[in-house]
Amino acid sequence: MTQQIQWFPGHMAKTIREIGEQMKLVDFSLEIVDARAPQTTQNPQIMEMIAVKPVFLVLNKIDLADPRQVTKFINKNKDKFSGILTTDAKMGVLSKDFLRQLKNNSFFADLSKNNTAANLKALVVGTPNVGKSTFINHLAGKNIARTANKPGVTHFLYWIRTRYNLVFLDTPGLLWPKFEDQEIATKIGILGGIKDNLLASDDLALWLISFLQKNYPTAIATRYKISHFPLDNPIAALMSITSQLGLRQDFESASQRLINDFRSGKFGLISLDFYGDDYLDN
Ligand SMILES: Nc1nc2c(ncn2[C@@H]2O[C@H](COP(=O)(O)OP(=O)(O)OP(=O)(O)O)[C@@H](O)[C@H]2O)c(=O)[nH]1
Repeated sequence: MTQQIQWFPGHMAKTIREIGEQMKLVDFSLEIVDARAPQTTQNPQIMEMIAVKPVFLVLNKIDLADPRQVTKFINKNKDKFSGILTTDAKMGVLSKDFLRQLKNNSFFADLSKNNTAANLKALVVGTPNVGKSTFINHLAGKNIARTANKPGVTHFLYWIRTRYNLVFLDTPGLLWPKFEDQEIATKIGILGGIKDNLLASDDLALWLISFLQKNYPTAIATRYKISHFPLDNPIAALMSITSQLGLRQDFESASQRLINDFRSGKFGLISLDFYGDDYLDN
């Protein structure tokens, strides 16, 4: 890995301060993460601040994640949160299923026993591009929050009333001031959580090739119909892909294509936080 990745623009620092001020107003928090990397896309800095109220972890983009890795993650982490929920915010299946998962949780059962006021306020946080706005729009039943296929679109905090007696405080996607571990930055970059112009796409592509070859060994060969694929040499693999795509020596375009194919699920259901491929949950 040659390039050091950092992205912490001023609006993120400001958002962290504002979240601290708003915590007294909310009943609970939803931290939205990308189900393909639910550990990596948790913000280590924000947890301390929001843990003063119940925190639900929402694994969004479940339609793109490897179900076995999702199950393993949930089993390993279920005691760390008030609840772990899964959603596919892009499809219309979200609302009812999400509310069922939420209402089944003991936090909400206790609230209804105590006849707590109908409107509950929730802070919605997450790293950029995990689908916060798409998620909120679904529950609101209209396109209020701005969505885009690129990170850093929402810049302000604002309240949004949904159809279900839930009021959400939407927040800009948040990263943290320094990535101590560049592998975390690389995964977030591949998932679309960092502006593409700050990333070296060939670095990301080489990491992705190594990762896929190790953990999903048939994914690349199947997608690009390459029969003799260099298994243990990512640079040779990138050259094969470039040539197979008819891109001559244009490794940059081939890298971008590979990353976009991953982002849109063209390699199948793949998780970047990988806990082994055995069937046992350990
Ligand atoms: N496949 C899939 N795509 C999703 C899902 N949820 C959101 N997306 C897509 O992910 C992209 C980012 O969604 P946004 O809702 O804008 O993400 P955000 O977290 O609000 O982004 P920021 O404003 O950068 O913080 C968009 O292209 C959405 O269509 C999902 O559950 N599945």
